Amino acid sequence: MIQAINLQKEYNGTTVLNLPELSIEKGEVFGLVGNNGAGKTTFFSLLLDLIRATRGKVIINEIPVAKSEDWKEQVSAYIDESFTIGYLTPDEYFNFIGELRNLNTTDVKAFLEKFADFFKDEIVGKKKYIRDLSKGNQKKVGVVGAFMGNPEVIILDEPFANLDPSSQYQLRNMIKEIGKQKDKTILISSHDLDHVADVCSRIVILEKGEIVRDVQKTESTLAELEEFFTGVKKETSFIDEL
Ligand SMILES: Nc1ncnc2c1ncn2[C@@H]1O[C@H](COP(=O)(O)OP(=O)(O)OP(=O)(O)O)[C@@H](O)[C@H]1O
Repeated sequence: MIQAINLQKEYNGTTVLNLPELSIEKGEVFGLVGNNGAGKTTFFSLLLDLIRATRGKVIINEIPVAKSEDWKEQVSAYIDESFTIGYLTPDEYFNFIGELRNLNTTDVKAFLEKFADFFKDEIVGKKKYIRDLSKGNQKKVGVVGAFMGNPEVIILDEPFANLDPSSQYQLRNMIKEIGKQKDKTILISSHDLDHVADVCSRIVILEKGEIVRDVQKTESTLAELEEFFTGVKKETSFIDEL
């Protein structure tokens, strides 16, 4: 379980995240949606101890993240801003992550073979540095790296951004597949309600650092969220009337 308790982050005296109490249970596929600057990356960065909270704390499986490193074995993440392993090729990167996750090179190879369609022959076995790949391919490397070694908690910041539609579709299916395992917890941030609605069991909307909606996914909650985001109430469509 992941808990944020009275978690606040300020920059220059301005509060950008304020979560009095948030718990994410094991088995949840948790979608975090919000406009630019809402605080999504800040929240994930606090969870991963990449930045320090102004107040409050994060606890992952009973371990306070700012006080111990033991939670790191259970958690894997892709965060755009901190994905700076530019001077490695994808193969070097995957082997590096494999070592951290106690996989040997044969395990890593077998794992990567499962992603052949997703990589479309553009990533594995190539001599290009990650920094020289297209944005979408960089994202694929980062996201697949986060899946390596069967972590219990997977945190993905904007995993769908920059991917082409077929890759988005494939990634949705991968997340759904992993999300079926009851011992996994997956956290995803996105601007795109469609992706989040497709893969997540719970959806939270963040606005100016505060939670303004927190719902389990059902047909009616999806309509409500769509209305919240677009400001448009879903009427019977022209097509429905034909
Ligand atoms: N290092 C920093 N210094 C000052 N302000 C910051 C810093 N990092 C983030 N912020 C501010 O915190 C707020 C939340 O930013 P954050 O990146 O978490 O939003 P986000 O929801 O991930 O946005 P986006 O969808 O645009 O990626 C924004 O107002 C941002 O300007």
